[in-house]
Amino acid sequence: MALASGVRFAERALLRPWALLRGTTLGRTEPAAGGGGDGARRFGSQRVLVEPDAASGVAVMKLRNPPVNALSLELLTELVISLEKLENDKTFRGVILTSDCPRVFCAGLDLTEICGRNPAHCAEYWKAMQELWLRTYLSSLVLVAAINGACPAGGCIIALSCDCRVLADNPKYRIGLNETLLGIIAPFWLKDTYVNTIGHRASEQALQLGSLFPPAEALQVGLVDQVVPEDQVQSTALSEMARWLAVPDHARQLTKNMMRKATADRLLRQRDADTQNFVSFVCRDSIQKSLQAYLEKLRQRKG
Ligand SMILES: CCCCC/C=C\C/C=C\CC/C=C/CC(=O)SCCNC(=O)CCNC(=O)[C@H](O)C(C)(C)COP(=O)(O)OP(=O)(O)OC[C@H]1O[C@@H](n2cnc3c(N)ncnc32)[C@H](O)[C@@H]1OP(=O)(O)O
Repeated sequence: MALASGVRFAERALLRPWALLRGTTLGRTEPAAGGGGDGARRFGSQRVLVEPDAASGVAVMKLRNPPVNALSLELLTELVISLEKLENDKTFRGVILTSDCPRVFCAGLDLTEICGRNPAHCAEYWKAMQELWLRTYLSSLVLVAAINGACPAGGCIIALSCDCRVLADNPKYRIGLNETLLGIIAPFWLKDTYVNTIGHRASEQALQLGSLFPPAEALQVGLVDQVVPEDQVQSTALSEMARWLAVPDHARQLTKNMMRKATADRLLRQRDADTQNFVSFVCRDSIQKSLQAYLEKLRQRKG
């Protein structure tokens, strides 16, 4: 079996997500609009819509957790399960990840999951976030992010965990890690993912400043691979997918593993400590106050 043993090892080491599943409707299958045969049937869950195309081996996975695709515990869990389902189905070689919510790809962590919550809940939530990152970062599938909206913080991390990023050319669709502006700190594995993508100096600046890059700057710094008019995001993502799928799977997968394993292993080795750090950090009174104030500001800011 050519698939990297490291990938299998990492996959075995990951949490089983089923225990996290609460109140979801995974596994539902329904005909896609206008679709007929098996290849056109879609499945998914309440917050993740999967449109599989068996003929091409590519599925489009849409986040639909309105209004802003905040990464609630349920959304994280459903994303992990949907990805696992596609990985286990050998029909599929690639996934295009995009948003079903207008103007927002993903608003990052759902701040209501860590504001005013007890430490046990924050720990459960953070483990689910780690799980999604590990799954996407090490996925054997080709993942292309079709970024059709704003993409801050955790949204940016999901995009950076993909193999390729196509961003819609709209100045409102900014991408980056803005944690410092909320008074919080990106954990080391978010930082590592950033550094692996745009290099050390650019990360050092962008992380400290909490920079959110508009499309042209995101392209220039290397956060995204293409910037295209909004109505061409999906078609460009499909073209990119074809380019990546032209490479034999085993060679591409082994190379991906070679490039990413050390970064993922760093978290796998200290997952519990990372969770404890997160919980003790976000449960501090001062951090809770900052998060509360930020959420309040978001709620008051309209338009
Ligand atoms: C020393 C020890 C170190 C230890 C370190 C250990 C661990 C590290 C600790 C912490 C790391 C944490 C990592 C965090 C990563 C993150 O993802 S933090 C989240 C950051 N996200 C943001 O800042 C995005 C905020 N949102 C926006 O900027 C905008 O909403 C938008 C995405 C650009 C969309 O704008 P739009 O105008 O369309 O929508 P609104 O702003 O009107 O929002 C609508 C609605 O949604 C609510 N909302 C928005 N974002 C979030 C969110 N992230 N979570 C929850 N809710 C959100 C907003 O409040 C509105 O609500 P309503 O008024 O009730 O309708």
